[in-house]
Amino acid sequence: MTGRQTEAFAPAKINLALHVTGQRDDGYHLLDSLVMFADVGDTVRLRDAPEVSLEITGSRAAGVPADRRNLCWKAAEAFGCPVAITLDKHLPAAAGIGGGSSDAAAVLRAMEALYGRPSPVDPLTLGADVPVCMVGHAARMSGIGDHVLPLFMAPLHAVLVNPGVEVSTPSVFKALSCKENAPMSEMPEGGGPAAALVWLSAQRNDLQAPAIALQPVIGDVLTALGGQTGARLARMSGSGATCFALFDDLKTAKAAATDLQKAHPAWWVAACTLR
Ligand SMILES: C[C@](O)(CO)[C@H](O)COP(=O)(O)OP(=O)(O)OC[C@H]1O[C@@H](n2ccc(N)nc2=O)[C@H](O)[C@@H]1O
Ligand SMILES: Nc1ncnc2c1ncn2[C@@H]1O[C@H](COP(=O)(O)OP(=O)(O)OP(=O)(O)O)[C@@H](O)[C@H]1O
Repeated sequence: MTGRQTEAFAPAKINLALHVTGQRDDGYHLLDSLVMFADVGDTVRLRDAPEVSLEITGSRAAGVPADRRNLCWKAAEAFGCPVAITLDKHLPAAAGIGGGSSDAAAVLRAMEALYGRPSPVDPLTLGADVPVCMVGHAARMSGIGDHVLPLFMAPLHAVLVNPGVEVSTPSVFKALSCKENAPMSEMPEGGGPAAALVWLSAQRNDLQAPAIALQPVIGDVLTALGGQTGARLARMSGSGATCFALFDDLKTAKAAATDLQKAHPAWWVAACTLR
């Protein structure tokens, strides 16, 4: 053991729009999604060790598997070097914000830094959200998650809310009645946040209705978010249950987050900036 160590941030992944455009023969769905990343997330710390190990700390550690089932562990094994991992978990799990996927991408990035060589891992083998999480900033994701086009986008301010119900991604895809929907419309070039908001309002998350059918509390979250002063758009991320609302500035987002947390002490609420 040489004692080398490093850490990486694993930001929450937010699907600002998520269109399901088809289904492959193997059951995987074709997607067209605008993804951005928040400045709230988990942190992974890695150090050289004789074998892979994982310790989970943090406010959301409870219930997250600390063994081979964890995507951090899978990422380290796939990279092929033994490391001791500490995952400082702050994002709710099974929440549509890519917790495990972003953690896995952070482990791969940290291992690249630790060993000074590019990751040999095809991120898609760890999950459909891992390729976009390797980019870690605004991107358009298509295919089943394997095509990722990095974008330059102005930062957006948001409040994230999770009502504390876990949602299984396969069950939401299964509950989706129409699998062939229109892709996103052409994105504006330039125009900043104002143009992005107008465009986003005309897009959708096709998984939102089936997720609400499975967990009606998601509808309550969207109503609460949409009713906040200054909320420009409220929508669900990924397969849920986390929803977001967009605001013109961080101050207004923070005020909304304070209000929501007071009204719903059991909900996970975070004001953030998306990039
Ligand atoms: C819903 C999204 O979060 C949107 O970003 C992702 O598409 C899901 O990404 P993920 O959780 O990393 O997904 P995976 O762990 O690869 O797959 C979980 C399950 O979701 C379904 N799945 C996932 C991705 C995809 N393009 N089509 C699917 O049908 C499949 O049933 C799969 O067995
Ligand atoms: N590092 C991890 N953090 C959280 N959950 C993990 C992790 N590794 C494996 N898991 C398992 O994966 C399941 C899904 O959790 P995750 O937070 O990745 O949510 P998700 O909703 O599938 O994310 P996505 O937005 O990619 O669909 C959890 O229930 C948990 O058992």
